[in-house]
Amino acid sequence: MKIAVLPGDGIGPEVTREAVRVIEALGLPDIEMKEAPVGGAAYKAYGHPLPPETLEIASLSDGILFGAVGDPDCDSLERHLRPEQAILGLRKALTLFANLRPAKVFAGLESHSALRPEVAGAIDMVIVRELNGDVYFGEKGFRTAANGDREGYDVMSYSESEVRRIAHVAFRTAMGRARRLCSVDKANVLETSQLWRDVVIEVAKEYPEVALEHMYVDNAAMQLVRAPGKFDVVLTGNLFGDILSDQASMCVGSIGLLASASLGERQTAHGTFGLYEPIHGSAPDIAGQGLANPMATILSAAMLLRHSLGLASQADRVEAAVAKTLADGVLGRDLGGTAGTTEIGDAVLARL
Ligand SMILES: NC(=O)c1ccc[n+]([C@@H]2O[C@H](COP(=O)([O-])OP(=O)(O)OC[C@H]3O[C@@H](n4cnc5c(N)ncnc54)[C@H](O)[C@@H]3O)[C@@H](O)[C@H]2O)c1
Ligand SMILES: CC(C)[C@H](C(=O)O)[C@@H](O)C(=O)O
Ligand SMILES: [Mg+2]
Repeated sequence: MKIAVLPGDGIGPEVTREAVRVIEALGLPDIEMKEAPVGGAAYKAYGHPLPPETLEIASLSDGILFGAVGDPDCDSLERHLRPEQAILGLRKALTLFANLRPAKVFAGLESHSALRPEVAGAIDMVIVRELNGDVYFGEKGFRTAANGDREGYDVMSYSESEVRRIAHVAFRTAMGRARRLCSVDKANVLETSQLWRDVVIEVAKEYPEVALEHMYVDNAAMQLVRAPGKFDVVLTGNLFGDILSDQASMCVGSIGLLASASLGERQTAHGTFGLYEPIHGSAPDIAGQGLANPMATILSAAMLLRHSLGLASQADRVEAAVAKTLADGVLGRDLGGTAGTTEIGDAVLARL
């Protein structure tokens, strides 16, 4: 079983190292991990954020463990050379259109949420974010208006097949949970969202046991803080999902806790091919200081074991060790504690 390890930039390598140590400590036979450069690190070494060799290693693997990309040194490069294009390019090239971002409060961490403990304690949701379309991948550019004004533009669109395939993922996810699905859009203003809503309603007919509701994204942002416990599965587009998942992370307690799986339809001998990464970025403000919380990446590795390698009991083992570590009060600075990146990794290893 092959895992491609793409650490990336900033805290990416620091948090990925801990997740790799956890996978190694499981002592599984037949696991082969291969590291490849990506992001600003790859640009600086090879002139491209996603070198062809890296894409090949990624596509020949059963699952990809991804750290984070993003480097302030690269922020003025042409867009196609920026580090972020590596993750966007991987998602698109490998047709990883379904991004699952679970958000659940860990026992004992209720009081570490940005919300009141009794509000936070009820959080147990999965955000299903579409990853291959929306304003992210539409035509974009700069132009000059008739009056000489500079304009920037990014075209937002979704096709019905794109909405249909992500809607099926969300309904199936809901079927495996509490059977409640909230589709988040901005259909009161955007035609892209109207089509989104129409198609979700069509797909819903195939899942009569799932209770479907629709919510405008501005209201969803508010409800996520007011009563996050009411959400089970949240289905949304690429841009809204990006924003709402960062918000959900602080409802749970820290962005350093939220993992993700990006899946497509390709099956390998072991499971569904996918890419696994924390939802956070390269955090240049704390990079290189041993302060990053590696839990989100360790939990992403657990998702890789479950979805791509068919090793559900090993995934459970890692998740239980993370939960025990947090319950024992081993917390990074992001959660008001003092534990560093390696110390948190050591604590998880000790509880496997
Ligand atoms: N998938 C990705 O690779 C990804 C995701 C988001 C942002 N980015 C990139 O990362 C760079 C920085 O972006 P940003 O600052 O907006 O977002 P960020 O997620 O990197 O950081 C936001 C804040 O959260 C903190 N933080 C993030 N992860 C943490 C962790 N594991 N432990 C403790 N604290 C953590 C950071 O210190 C920072 O204060 C940008 O270049 C951005 O494009 C990449
Ligand atoms: C780095 C960026 C392209 C990325 C996104 O917007 O999808 C990130 O914010 C994420 O959440 O994975
Ligand atoms: Mg994001």
